[in-house]
Amino acid sequence: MADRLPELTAPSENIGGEQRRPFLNFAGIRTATLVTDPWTHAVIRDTFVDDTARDALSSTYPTAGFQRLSQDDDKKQFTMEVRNDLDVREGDLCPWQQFLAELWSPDYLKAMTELTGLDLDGAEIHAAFYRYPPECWFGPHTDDERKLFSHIIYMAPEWPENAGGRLLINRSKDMTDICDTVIPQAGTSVVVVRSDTSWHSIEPVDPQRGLTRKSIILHAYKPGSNVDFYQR
Ligand SMILES: O=C(O)CCC(=O)C(=O)O
Ligand SMILES: [Fe+2]
Repeated sequence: MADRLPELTAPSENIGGEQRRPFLNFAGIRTATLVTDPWTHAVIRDTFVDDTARDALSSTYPTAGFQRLSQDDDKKQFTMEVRNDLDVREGDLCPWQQFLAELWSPDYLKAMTELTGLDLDGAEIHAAFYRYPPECWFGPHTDDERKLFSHIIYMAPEWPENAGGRLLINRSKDMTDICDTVIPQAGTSVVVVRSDTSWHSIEPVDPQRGLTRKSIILHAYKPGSNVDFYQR
């Protein structure tokens, strides 16, 4: 596992003798439907245990520390904003450290193995926050070859269907060759199992509405990938 994670509280730790409730709906993740057409992915509609857990995270999503990134070459075309620093402590009751500890737990990897069938032993795990303000987008791509899966967890409290920014599950490199679309709204998450055919893209966020698309993505790489993730 990555060694650059800030100090985290273990998910099942007793705080003041009280067992904290989890954020992630592990049972829902384990038993989500794995779709194999046109390539292997899962859309999880009940990512969090309940609306309170979902809202606690979406309302405290980081508002600063993002860096704008753009790429436009043969491999990838995108404009987005990323924050690799996971040390979120905005406010006294900030729930993010507990949630991140859940994502870094053996229970989480077990759930992902059950869902995907992937052997995640020794997988290299990284995570970051991604923000797509108006006009940001991500053209069709299949993800880094070293990647096993990405778990994209949406964090915008509300997202109208026609606000752009939907994740497109593409059948090919052609962005208009769409098999399915996912609205990037908090509560929903998507697991992309990387393959040479796992084409997906994000449609441009509608500039008229002034909404920003928000997510945290957990990236699992093959053991020994040594991804220089934090240098971006
Ligand atoms: O945010 C999403 O829906 C997908 C993001 C993505 O494909 C990526 O970061 O590689
Ligand atoms: Fe991707």
